[in-house]
Amino acid sequence: MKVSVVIPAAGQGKRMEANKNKQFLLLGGKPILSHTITIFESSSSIDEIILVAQSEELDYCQSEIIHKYNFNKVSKIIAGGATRQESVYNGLKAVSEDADFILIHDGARPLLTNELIEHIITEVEKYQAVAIGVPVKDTIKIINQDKVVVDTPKRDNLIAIQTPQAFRRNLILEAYQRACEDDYLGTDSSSLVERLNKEIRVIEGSYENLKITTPEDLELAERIISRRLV
Ligand SMILES: Nc1ccn([C@@H]2O[C@H](COP(=O)(O)OP(=O)(O)OP(=O)(O)O)[C@@H](O)[C@H]2O)c(=O)n1
Ligand SMILES: C[C@](O)(CO)[C@H](O)COP(=O)(O)O
Repeated sequence: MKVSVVIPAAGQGKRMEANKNKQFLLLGGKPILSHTITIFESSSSIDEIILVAQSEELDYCQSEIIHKYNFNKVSKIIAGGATRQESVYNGLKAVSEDADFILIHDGARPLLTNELIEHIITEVEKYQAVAIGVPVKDTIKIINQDKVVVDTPKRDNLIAIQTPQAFRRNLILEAYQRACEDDYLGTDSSSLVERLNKEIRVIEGSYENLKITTPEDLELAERIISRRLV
């Protein structure tokens, strides 16, 4: 069984308001993206890593991330697109044809654990499409354009979805191709598979598996990393 991972890292990190792509900011003294890749590089269940980066950052990624940290499983660095969805699709098209399963994981989530990788791979072998998520802690409201509440969904049914998300190779390629044909833009990969009327299994993620989006996330990630290092 062959498992590949696509890591989209071609965003701009606007919400981080840093003077560079947030994935190159340091966390525990190393670039955020290097932490993310290390998790998959060290996993005996992952055969191939496809990294997706902005076209003008391909060389930087090659020298300052892949070469510097000696990542051997990164087989390709592919140019991303204007949206996360486009970037992921570019990465998916570069995955080896003999891959059975593909994981998709945000470059901006450097705190994933090996246990979660093992768990999601075991589940995707059984169920074709799996996402990880955590129960939401706040009450979620749906508002209209005037910022007036129109509904309060029952919290028991709400999950905050994270990455990685894992899929059988042909299924996820079909989902991205169909979304592209239909001009559908989703905020995660599993929503594209839902459109094919396929079930997505959700397994328990971790509140520590943060997506580093704003400066407070980076501060929290620093605390988690330093605790893990002791
Ligand atoms: N065109 C894009 C946009 C996002 N991503 C990646 O998708 C992941 C999740 O996106 P997000 O955290 O929103 O990153 P950014 O788009 O960079 O953030 P922002 O919206 O603040 O600019 C990140 O690893 C990001 O690099 C990508 O590969 N290509
Ligand atoms: C895929 C994702 O991380 C799941 O929570 C999230 O939807 C990405 O959203 P973003 O706006 O691209 O950060």
